[in-house]
Amino acid sequence: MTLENALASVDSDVVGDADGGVVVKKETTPKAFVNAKTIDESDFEDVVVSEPPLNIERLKSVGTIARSFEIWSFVVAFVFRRVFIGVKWSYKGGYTEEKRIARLERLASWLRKGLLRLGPTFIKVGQQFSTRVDVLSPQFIRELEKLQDRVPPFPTKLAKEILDEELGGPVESFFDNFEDTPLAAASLGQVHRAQMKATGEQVIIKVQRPGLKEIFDIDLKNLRVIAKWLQKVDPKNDGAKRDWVAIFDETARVLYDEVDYTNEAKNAEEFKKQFTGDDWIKVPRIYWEFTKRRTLCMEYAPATKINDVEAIKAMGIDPDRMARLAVEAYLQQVLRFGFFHADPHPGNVAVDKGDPEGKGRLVVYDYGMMGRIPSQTRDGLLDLFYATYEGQSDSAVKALMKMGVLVDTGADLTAVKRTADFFLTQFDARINAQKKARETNKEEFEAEFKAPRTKEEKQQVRKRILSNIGEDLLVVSKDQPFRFPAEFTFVVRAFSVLDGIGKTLNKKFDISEIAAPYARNLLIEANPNSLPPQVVTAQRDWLRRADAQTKAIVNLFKGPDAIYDIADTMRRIETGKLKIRVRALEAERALDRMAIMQGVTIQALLAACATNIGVVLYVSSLTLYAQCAFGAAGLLAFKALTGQLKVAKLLKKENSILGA
Ligand SMILES: Nc1ncnc2c1ncn2[C@@H]1O[C@H](COP(=O)(O)OP(=O)(O)OP(=O)(O)O)[C@@H](O)[C@H]1O
Repeated sequence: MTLENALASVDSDVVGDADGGVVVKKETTPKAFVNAKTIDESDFEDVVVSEPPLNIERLKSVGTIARSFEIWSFVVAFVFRRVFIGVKWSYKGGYTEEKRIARLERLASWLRKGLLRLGPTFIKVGQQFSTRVDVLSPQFIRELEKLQDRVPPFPTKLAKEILDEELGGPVESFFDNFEDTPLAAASLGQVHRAQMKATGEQVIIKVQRPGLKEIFDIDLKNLRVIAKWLQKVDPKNDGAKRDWVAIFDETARVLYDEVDYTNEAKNAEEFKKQFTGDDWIKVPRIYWEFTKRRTLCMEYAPATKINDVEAIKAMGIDPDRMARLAVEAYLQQVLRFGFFHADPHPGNVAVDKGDPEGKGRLVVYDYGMMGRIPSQTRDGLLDLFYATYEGQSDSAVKALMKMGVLVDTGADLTAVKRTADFFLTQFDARINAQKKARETNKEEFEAEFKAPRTKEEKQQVRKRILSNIGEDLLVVSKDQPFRFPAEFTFVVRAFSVLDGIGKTLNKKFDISEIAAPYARNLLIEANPNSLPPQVVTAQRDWLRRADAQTKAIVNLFKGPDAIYDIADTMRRIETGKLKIRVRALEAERALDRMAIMQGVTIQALLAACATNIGVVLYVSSLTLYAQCAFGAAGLLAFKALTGQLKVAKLLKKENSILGA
């Protein structure tokens, strides 16, 4: 396969199966799988699928080198296309922002199709990256979120062979009625239904695709090299924001965890334990005697997918209640236990009537990908919820530090606090507007703070933000005190998925309405000495209503304290214990630009010298040395040019922010 062929095949909608056996069909959203039925061809009608997904047989036939070539040619093509997006002259009829976004969207869709074609490792990596809002732009996130890995099953004969090997005997000696047609098939494995011989209980058996670990080994070796390379070349990599090697390590860890089903079984049991006594959530039981590295045996728990509103209503279950339960279950996982399902998409959350009252309960599947939040981070998250609720920017900043989101890099925290203050005020105003809109049924309040949709609305919002805190944003973006812990990416994604599920079940569903009181209750539970929120709220409302007279009285009592504070500050200045640092932001930025320009000047000078030397060597017939000198001159000139562009970019950014 030539490089051109390799690249061309990745880009097309329909690809022949000449050497890879890849068939890509027209894409739309896959149909929801309902547990009661088994999968058939029609389930894949509209889905982009890679058929057969890469298995060890195919890998053996393609060979490790060819596989590495396949991966690298895809990566090079991607990088090339990505770089071209920023090249303005490459746009037919002139560059516009719309055209750039459209090109970005096309590239994102191309990337998703390519990942599907490259098989399980890349599908899973893509799925993980779909949560990395800190790394990828929204266009890529949206495309990668669509990475459903509903792919055709592999032959049941192979599944049975794997089971025989893992269980140490033929399947028939352990199970009756082993169903040849799987209930579901995904990129890592497929699910069969059977009956346990010993007890007659119905179970599901998940069998891993053959050769998965071997494929991971080869693919991840390549991905590690790619990560190291990205670490060097990514211009935005500042060692904290995009640590590609750390991202790779985390991705590889999750993948290897998933490839051992005993981990999934352990996760399921831990998850079940944290909901002990709750009859509104069901976690299927694990049968350890049939659970090994490549097989997982679980109690069969049929249920209806949570996004199938009609079926849920037909069962006599209130869909709104189920949406609330789903959010509540998630909040408990994140805020109380710190151990949560990292992939709560509608395929993994279902509903049945197995609860004592028959009002409906949640059934959760697939414990392959779980997240953990350390208790310190969890406390910080609770504090943040509370600070947001109370509109206190100081506490919000402290909470962010506790969570490890705000790192002490010696950065100017005043700018961070002012930024937090601005957003909290906006948030408060928005919540109030929404509340009024709900109470009065008037759209006008909502219109005032509704999420911007059109380009003009977005520009207006941008202008409002920049005119208020433009300078602070510049400081924050320069100091870069924020870090986005990997575990949060899953939490953010999960909440957005849950919000989507909720809105499918009830159009007026509002996740924040459920989350706020719940988080408050958890806070009191975690910190029993804190005041009950009703008291705090009443106190706050009282203060807000307090008239001038009351305030004057309060100030009278506060007065002596304030005078003491001023005197203390004066004393510390006099004794030299207090230093005042003044930041001249304009000057700081100018210095930054000058530092770059100095580099540019030196590089340009060296480039000129190298060119001179090259010319002298050339006329002296020392061609090889001359070529080296010209090469060095070219390189230096290129560096000088990029430095110059960087300065221009910096200036443009400042002007766009400060001029707003
Ligand atoms: N205990 C169970 N009882 C009934 N059906 C189940 C059970 N476990 C899984 N299923 C069905 O099989 C489907 C796939 O299961 P699961 O998500 O665990 O597989 P997977 O291979 O890990 O998928 P993915 O790669 O998408 O995570 C579920 O959506 C559900 O319909």
